[in-house]
Amino acid sequence: MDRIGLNQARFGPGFISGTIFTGGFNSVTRGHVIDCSMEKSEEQGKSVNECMMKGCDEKAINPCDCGFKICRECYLDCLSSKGGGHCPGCKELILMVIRFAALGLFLAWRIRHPNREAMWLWGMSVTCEVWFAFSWLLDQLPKLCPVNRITDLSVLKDRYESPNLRNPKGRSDLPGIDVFVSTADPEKEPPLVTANTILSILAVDYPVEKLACYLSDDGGALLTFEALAETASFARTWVPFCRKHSIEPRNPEVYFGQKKDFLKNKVRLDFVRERRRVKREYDEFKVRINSLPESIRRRSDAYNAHEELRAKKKQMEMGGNLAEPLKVVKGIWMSDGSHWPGTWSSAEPDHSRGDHAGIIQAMLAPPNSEPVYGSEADAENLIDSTEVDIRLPMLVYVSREKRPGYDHNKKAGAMNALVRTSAIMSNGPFILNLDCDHYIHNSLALREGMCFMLDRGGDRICYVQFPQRFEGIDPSDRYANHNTVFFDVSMRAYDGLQGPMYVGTGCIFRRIALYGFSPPRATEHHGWFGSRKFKLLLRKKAKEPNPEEIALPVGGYEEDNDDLDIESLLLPKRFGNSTSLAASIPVAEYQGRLLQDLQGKGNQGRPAGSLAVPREPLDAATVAEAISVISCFYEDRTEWGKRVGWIYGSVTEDVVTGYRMHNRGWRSIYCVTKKDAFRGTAPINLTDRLHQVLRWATGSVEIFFSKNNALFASRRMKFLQRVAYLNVGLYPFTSMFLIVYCFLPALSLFSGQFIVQSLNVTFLVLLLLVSLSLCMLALLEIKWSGITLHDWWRNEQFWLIGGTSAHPAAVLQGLLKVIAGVDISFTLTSKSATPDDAEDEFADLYIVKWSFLMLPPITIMMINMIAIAVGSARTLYSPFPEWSKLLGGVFFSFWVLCHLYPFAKGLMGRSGRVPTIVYVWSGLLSITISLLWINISPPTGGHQGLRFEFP
Ligand SMILES: O=c1ccn([C@@H]2O[C@H](COP(=O)(O)OP(=O)(O)O[C@H]3O[C@H](CO)[C@@H](O)[C@H](O)[C@H]3O)[C@@H](O)[C@H]2O)c(=O)[nH]1
Ligand SMILES: [Mn+2]
Repeated sequence: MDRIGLNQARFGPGFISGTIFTGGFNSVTRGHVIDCSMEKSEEQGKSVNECMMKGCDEKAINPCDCGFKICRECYLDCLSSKGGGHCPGCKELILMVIRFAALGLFLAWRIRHPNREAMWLWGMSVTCEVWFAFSWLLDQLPKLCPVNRITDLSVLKDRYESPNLRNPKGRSDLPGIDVFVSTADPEKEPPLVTANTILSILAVDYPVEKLACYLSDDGGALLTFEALAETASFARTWVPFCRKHSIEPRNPEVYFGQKKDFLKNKVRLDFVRERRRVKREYDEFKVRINSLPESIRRRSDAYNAHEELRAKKKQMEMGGNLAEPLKVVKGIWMSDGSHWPGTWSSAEPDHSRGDHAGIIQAMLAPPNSEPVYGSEADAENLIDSTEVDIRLPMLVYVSREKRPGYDHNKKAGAMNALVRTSAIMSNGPFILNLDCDHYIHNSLALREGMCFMLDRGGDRICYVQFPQRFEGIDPSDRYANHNTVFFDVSMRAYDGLQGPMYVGTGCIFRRIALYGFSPPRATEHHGWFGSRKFKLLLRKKAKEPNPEEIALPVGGYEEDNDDLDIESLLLPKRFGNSTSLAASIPVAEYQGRLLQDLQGKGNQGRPAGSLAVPREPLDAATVAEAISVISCFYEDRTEWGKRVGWIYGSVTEDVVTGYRMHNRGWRSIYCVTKKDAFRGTAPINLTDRLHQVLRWATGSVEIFFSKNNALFASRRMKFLQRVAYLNVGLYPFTSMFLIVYCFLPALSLFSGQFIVQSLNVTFLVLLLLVSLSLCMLALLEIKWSGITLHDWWRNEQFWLIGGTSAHPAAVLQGLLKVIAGVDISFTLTSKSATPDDAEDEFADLYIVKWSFLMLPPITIMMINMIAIAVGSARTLYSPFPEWSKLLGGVFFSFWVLCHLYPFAKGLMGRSGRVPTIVYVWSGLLSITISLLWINISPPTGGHQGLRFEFP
């Protein structure tokens, strides 16, 4: 039980036997066990840490990446030829083979039996099928060993927050975490949403003095700035209230909007009274936020009028011509009567979106290290906080400098600016990144993440990614916004390899991983040349110990051997040696401490990199330095975004950033908690959703093309992890084949042909086999991931909708970028605040905005509908009707149409119900067109029939 509440429970064989994700030894729980997988290992009479091989009672060391518990000796035995050449924990692979065989047989049959009557149809369909099989293979391969993890927060508490010899007072010894929130536009990202996110962070359950929250405002907007100031002030009420009454979630908008009984489990008598007061205070806070735009406008108007008057007066005094128009800039004014340094609505030079100074304001100063208790309720204090620690974490507003002619690299640039600023202001060894609309839903989320980071071997984890979960999605989830197949199937599968992708939000990073360091012991390469088998071979040959094992300092971080100048990243060179940094300590000393920390020395047994340089009171000099590193000039001269921090040059900086870390040999962790750790919003109307998918798909294409992130240049990435990324990269290309395939049933109906010459038994049996195995596989995925059939079906549907609209557009965009260098614009995904209309929570769902992306799916839909009509008419009129061919065609057309159903619904917008006249018209049109078709190209059978009758 020496592990920090970590538990790697593989899906046990008890779920469904004889399938891809089960079978074999699966209960490789490492350490503290909670779920049923533990019982399984107990049943087998093995203790948790014993080797799982029969007759062996050695201590298990998990030498294989699959996590199977086996001792070193047995493992090496298994790897040798007499042991079968592979680890017994990885044996699901055999099952996979059966499935491939079925698919292979089917394809082989299809290829060997061309439809000679319609070679074109056969050729097209077989090409598509081969590609689908390939992409299916790429999709399945990484799913060999999905992982589910469980943490035990009590162990974390025991280890880091209980009194012991080294820590007699039991003060929290948890490492510092800097939380980064990004916002870019107060119009599209309502300040109230951001404010609620910030409140959920300030109230999170983590040692206050170890926490710092940074808001990056790429809009440089006074509105955001003032909203944050209001938030800081409301936090003085909200945070103690949350702490005192264990409020969940700690986002006031969500908390007060909950429909469930808020008295459940509440025992304190003052709760009801205090809740009422805080609710009232929150309502007032909301109104204040809502009134901010107007108050800023009025204030600015007043100041501007005043300025104008003064200028007029001056003009008169100087004896100027009064008729001459005066040039007075219309500025934006702060409440203290000074100009706002950020952007103005008049967009003057030095005050526009792409042209303004850097701004930093610590809205809440760093707290004391000792708890501070509040006082009884009075006029100022809404709640009695005598027993509550009322300190608040540091809160900082940051708007990085922007100047024309500099690429600001969107979100990635903003995040890197925060990495540098925070290094100077708080330097937390861990960083949590959240989008402005993703709040902390589970106040223990940070602790969950720390369980992994501080666990044994945790020093090789670059980030812990939590799933994206959403609120405000329509109940039927029409456009698969929940994306459960990705977040509950794929991501867990990747966790069984080298780790999940970074998806942009809800992710805790290790700071030094962002700095471009490689993980400790990184020289253990993956792949064949890094495999134990190969090393063993080498050792046998050389008859000497493996030099790698001796040379590697355990616990130290190796600087990436690219020509990376790590000092220039940590500190701007021009500060020289005299300036103080981070903690009013000399730079040399700071660097010394940091390096010691990185090498795992001098931090009292804690994992390397977990220690922050102690934070001292924030002074003006520190903030001034923090400002200098968010200058775009500074950005321009350093290597940020090329190899460290958030990577630039992609619309999905997140995937690329995670990719680079995996590439260096880091591992990432996927942490799905019972109670969602974070929650956010997603666009629920068709157009916005398609555009969001377009962005993701474009990112995928970029991954595939960009030579900077070349997929096969990876040095330390595992093979299957590479396959996983490759799969993401190839995904949009599959759409090309998908579009063709969606037209095939229509073409087949029009021409009266089918993809096979005749529906013979072999074909049907093989088809049945393939579809059955696909269904089984889908059901299995559903079973082990816990998603519903509905989720899965929605995902299928949206896969086709996105695959025929956004994905091909992304391929085009990607090609344009690669070939012609046309840059891709990053459009902010729109976020709706609380619904305006309480009656109609999902009003957004019915907004229809025309987009070119909709053209292909509409065409596919129309053509298939017409084709069904034409095909039916042709068969009906034919003297030798080929019913089986019609049935085949209609079935596949119908399959396509079913997938497009949500799309069709989305196009209809609000009305939802289609007027009957539409049916009448489409019926009429279809019949006319089919009749026309039959007249133009009469069915061959019909011709012959006619000739026979009238010779
Ligand atoms: O110039 C910019 C543009 C965006 N953002 C922020 O980036 C975040 C994500 O943007 P959004 O438009 O909401 O993107 P989504 O499509 O919702 O985002 C998903 O996909 C993106 C690209 O893969 C990731 O960056 C996001 O974190 C992830 O949630 C928001 O907080 C923005 O404020 C900036 O800070 N500066
Ligand atoms: Mn978003």
